[in-house]
Amino acid sequence: MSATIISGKVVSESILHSVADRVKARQAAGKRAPALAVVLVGQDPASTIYVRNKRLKCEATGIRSLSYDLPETTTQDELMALVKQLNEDPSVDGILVQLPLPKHLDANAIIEAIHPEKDVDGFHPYNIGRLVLKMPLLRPCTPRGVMTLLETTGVDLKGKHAVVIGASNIVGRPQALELLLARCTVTVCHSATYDLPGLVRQADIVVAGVGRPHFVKAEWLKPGAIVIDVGINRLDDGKVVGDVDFEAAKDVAGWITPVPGGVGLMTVATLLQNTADACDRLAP
Ligand SMILES: Nc1nc(=O)c2c([nH]1)NC[C@@H]1CN(c3ccc(C(=O)N[C@@H](CCC(=O)O)C(=O)O)cc3)C=[N+]21
Ligand SMILES: [Mg+2]
Repeated sequence: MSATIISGKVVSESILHSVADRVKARQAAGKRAPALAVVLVGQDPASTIYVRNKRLKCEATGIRSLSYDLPETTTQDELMALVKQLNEDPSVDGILVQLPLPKHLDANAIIEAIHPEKDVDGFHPYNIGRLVLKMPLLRPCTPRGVMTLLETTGVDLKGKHAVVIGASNIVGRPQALELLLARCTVTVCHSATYDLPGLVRQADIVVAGVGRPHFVKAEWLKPGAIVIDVGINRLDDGKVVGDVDFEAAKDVAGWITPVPGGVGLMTVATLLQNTADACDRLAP
């Protein structure tokens, strides 16, 4: 048996189309287009590529993108001043500060300074708290994108055992909250977990976000499981692979996402969806 491949390309393009339609509908009603400020500090090569993708997808959907490319030497006060200026600018709906920030900057303080209604990454403690309390406002892009992918399988998530591997602030933790909101039974695993293979074997849904190539083995999977790979690992030969041993896992799983072409594309599409949502609230 071979798994159904869940295409992040197909699903993300349909999300981008619906965002573009929402932008057109706003404009047809005489309203302004949504605007997203994308802030990049320094020139980390991966961040530069991701930020360029975000700006290109803005253009493709009619969202106005405002680019702030700051030098590596930017101080905390300078970055805080920019965030404050964007918070107060009524023509800006979303603020994204690309992570990781250079080491001398305090990312948590920057995230907390972003107006929660403009926090299109969904990283602000206010937005995480809303998700905890079952009243989500802006939801973290990667976990929200994963839920959109899960919906496309047509599988009823209620009561399913979801095992999340990784407990980071941007993937594992909010992913567990999203799955709980969808009425899954959720197990969160991390580097101190005993018997990870034994836990993964019980999973109807596996979401892997650990950042280690081929970490999740085919032998760990329950036949027919839905396998979502959030990992993006660049190998020495330049090849990009996920956290799951895809080639072997695809013969055991019921559904599986590829890397590239899976969750990463959903992260960007969901960011624009969040920006359109923020705009509808801030400038109805
Ligand atoms: N404030 C902030 N928000 C983020 O959402 C954020 C961030 N910082 N820092 C870095 C991570 C990573 N991230 C990705 C975005 C797109 C792809 C993507 O487009 N991936 C493609 C290409 C993969 C490749 O070839 O590198 C794919 O999976 O097919 C991946 C990863 C957003 N992040
Ligand atoms: Mg991907």
